[in-house]
Amino acid sequence: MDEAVVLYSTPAVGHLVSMVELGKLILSHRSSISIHIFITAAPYSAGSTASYIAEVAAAVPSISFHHLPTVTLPSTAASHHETLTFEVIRLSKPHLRQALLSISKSHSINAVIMDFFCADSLSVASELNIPGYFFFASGAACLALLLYFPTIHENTTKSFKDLNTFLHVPGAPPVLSSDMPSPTLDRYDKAYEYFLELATSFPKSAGIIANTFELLEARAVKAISDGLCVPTTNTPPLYCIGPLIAAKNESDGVPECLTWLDSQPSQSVVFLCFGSLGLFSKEQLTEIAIGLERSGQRFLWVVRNPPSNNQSLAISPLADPDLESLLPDGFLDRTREKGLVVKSWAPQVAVLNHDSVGGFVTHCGWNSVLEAVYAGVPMVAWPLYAEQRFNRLLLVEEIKIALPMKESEDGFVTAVEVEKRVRELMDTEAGNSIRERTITMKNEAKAAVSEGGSSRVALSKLVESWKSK
Ligand SMILES: O=c1ccn([C@@H]2O[C@H](COP(=O)(O)OP(=O)(O)O[C@H]3O[C@H](CO)[C@@H](O)[C@H](O)[C@H]3O)[C@@H](O)[C@H]2O)c(=O)[nH]1
Repeated sequence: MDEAVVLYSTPAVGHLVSMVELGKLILSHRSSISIHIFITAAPYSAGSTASYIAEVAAAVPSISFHHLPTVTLPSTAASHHETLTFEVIRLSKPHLRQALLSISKSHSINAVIMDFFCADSLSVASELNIPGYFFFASGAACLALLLYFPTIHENTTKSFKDLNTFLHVPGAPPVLSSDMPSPTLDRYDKAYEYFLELATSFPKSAGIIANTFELLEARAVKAISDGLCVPTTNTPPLYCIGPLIAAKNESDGVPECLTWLDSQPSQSVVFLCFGSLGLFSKEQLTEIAIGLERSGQRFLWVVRNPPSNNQSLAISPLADPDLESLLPDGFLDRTREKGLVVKSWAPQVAVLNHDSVGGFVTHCGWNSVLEAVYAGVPMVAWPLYAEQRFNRLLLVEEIKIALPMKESEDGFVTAVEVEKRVRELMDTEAGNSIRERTITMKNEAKAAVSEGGSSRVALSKLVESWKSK
């Protein structure tokens, strides 16, 4: 029977894209395998991936996509979008089982590789006797944090948001309890419970595949591999196979922002972009605009509509913003020579790799971080949600490839801070030292994915382990 690998993903773009790249990587190692990507129904709307999926399916015939049927979510409101994702995955278990059975009629399934959100589905793989792996879309230090989470839970009684202390996790820098991933801050929230369950499932898997490379997070990789993060049982093998970087989308012609970048001096432009879900209030957009203008730096800024309910996280379709009414009076005119504002979405990978881009203000989503590293672009870290505050800590304190954006307690960042950090990144010694370090990491990343590099070797080990079955 033909060999197959099933990748089980959530529809969120930050997760799906790296899963697809993982599929391509497996194919580059063994082209006889067919890759089947299962996608759960979307728990909320965060932009469509339909055209992306159609393009991949057309370009890579060995990758096929299977959408699991829609499920009905309970009507109770959730305070974190992650909870909705977990609920959809829980309710999709019978559909997953059915889909696996159907594929196994014509294929021998080597592995089901699950997005970490899908941890609850490990039991379905075990029941069908298929090795279940996890794909961790964030970094190794964050994985260390997750694996150690049950231990922290045992040793504390308060919610992280009320604890006000540093937590010590093997392989990770000491993390202030309030910088823990946002869905875990409240011990009594459903999302906390789901994350705790997820963390307990990880050691039961056949292996963990992480989108990182050893040299970027050497301390965390070692602590996990030495079993320090799971004191109570064995840690499964860890495969650091990254960075997985989304392929550039060439089919839509050259977007305006790339043409604009062509006319800018080398490494002169700071790029501001905040992932697939990052939104700001009108007041915050005003501060960014003032700060950017005062910094005197060239900029390319992706602007979205503010969230309708004034939260920093939108779970709504992304309609194009009316820039004139959203940004300060005359801002677009005054900055016409130096800046470009793009509505809603920019081709980030292509932008970061453009020679004119010299800095990146990011929300610290892990894909964005890896894309910046791979392009050698230093960052200003401005976390918004999920594990991004922890990522800031890691990027600033441990890896030293970013400057921190400092916010007030309610998360607001002033124009003065924006101006200061952007200038510091683009125009000072501190910025230069971050830039040099980022370029070192870029070279290490390229080495890791080349012949004989650590990520290539890890992938071979994983794929070869399926041969001996
Ligand atoms: O205008 C845009 C905005 C985003 N992107 C791309 O969209 C992806 C965004 O991914 P990421 O940077 O990881 O951010 P999120 O979409 O916010 O990712 C979620 O998933 C990540 C992986 O688990 C976590 O690290 C984040 O905190 C979590 O929010 C990247 O590939 C970007 O290149 C664009 O191309 N253009």
